[in-house]
Amino acid sequence: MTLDKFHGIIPAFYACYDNEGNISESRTQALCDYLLEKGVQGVYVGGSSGECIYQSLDERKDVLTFVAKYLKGKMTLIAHVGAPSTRDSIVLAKHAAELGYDALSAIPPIYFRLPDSAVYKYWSDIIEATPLEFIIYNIPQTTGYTLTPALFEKLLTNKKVIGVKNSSMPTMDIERFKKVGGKDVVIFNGPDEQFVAGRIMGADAGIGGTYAAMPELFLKANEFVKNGNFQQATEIQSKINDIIIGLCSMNGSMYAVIKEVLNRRGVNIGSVRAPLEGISEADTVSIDAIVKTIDQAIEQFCR
Ligand SMILES: CC(=O)N[C@@H]([C@@H](O)[C@H](O)[C@H](O)CO)[C@@H](O)CC(=O)C(=O)O
Repeated sequence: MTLDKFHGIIPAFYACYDNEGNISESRTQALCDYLLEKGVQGVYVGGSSGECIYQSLDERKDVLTFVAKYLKGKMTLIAHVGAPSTRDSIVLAKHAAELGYDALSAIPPIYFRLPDSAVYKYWSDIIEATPLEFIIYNIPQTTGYTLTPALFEKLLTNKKVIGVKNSSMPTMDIERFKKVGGKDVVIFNGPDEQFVAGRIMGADAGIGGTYAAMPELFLKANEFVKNGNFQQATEIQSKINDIIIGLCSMNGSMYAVIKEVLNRRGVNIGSVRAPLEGISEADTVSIDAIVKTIDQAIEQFCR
C-alpha cells in the first residue's frame, strides 16, 4: 500500500458558482486548471471550503463529477461525503467511488450530539459502502464532536481507514494521532495558521481552506520543512498568518474574500452562498492590499 499520493499540499476545493449562484461547471474547470498549473498534490472536494453544508445532494454530486472530469488521473482526489444522514453520505460515497476518487472523507454527524458509538457506526457504514480508502475528518470547532485517540485507534483496525484530517487547534492532537497511527497512516494538518508546526509535530501533509489563495506559499513552506529548513519555514508561516488574519478581518466571509483574491489572480469562481456573506465595498480596498502582500511574499520566498 502506498500513501505517497496523499503527501503534500492538498487545497480544500471551493464552491464555484455562476452569477446567479448556481454550481458552474466552467468555473469549476477554471479552478481545476489553476490548481493543476500550481502543482499541488491533490484536492479535497466538497468539504467546509466547498460550502457542502449549503448545497443539495444533487449539487454535491455535480461538483464531484466536474472535478473528476477535469482532474482525474492528474492529481489525488479526495471526496468529502459527510452529510446530515448516513443515507445521504452513502449516496455521495458511492458516486465518488464510481467517479474513481482516490479516497473518501467525512465529518462526524452534525446537529444532534451523538455518542461515540453512533459516530463510529456512521463512519463505519460509509466505509463499508465502497472499496475506497477513508480519511476521518476531525473538526471540533464546527461539529462540536472531538475525535479521541482511542476512537481513532479503534477505527484504524479497519484497514480502509488511512488517516485523519485534523482541524483541531492543538498541534499536540496531531502528535497523538501520529503516535497511534504510526508510519502506515497519513495525518493531515487542518489549521493553515500552524501548517509548519503541524508538520513538525507529525503531520505528513496538509489539507487547507486558504491554500488555493496562495498555493505557492504553502508549497514552499512544505519544501522548507521537508528540507529541515525550519528558520525559513517559520518565516513563511508568519507571512502566511498575516495574510490569513487579513482574509478573516473583513465584512465578507473568509471564503467570499478568498474568491475575490482568486478573481484578482485571474480565476473567477463567483461568490459565496447565503447565509455566508459576500464582500462589501470597503472590503475591495483591503483585498487590494492582501493581493499585494501575497505577490510580495511569493517574490520574497519563491523566486
Ligand atoms: C475551521 C476551518 O474552516 N478550517 C479550515 C482551515 O483551512 C481554515 O480555513 C484556515 O486554517 C483559516 O482559518 C480547514 O481545516 C477546512 C477544510 O480544509 C475544508 O474542509 O474545507
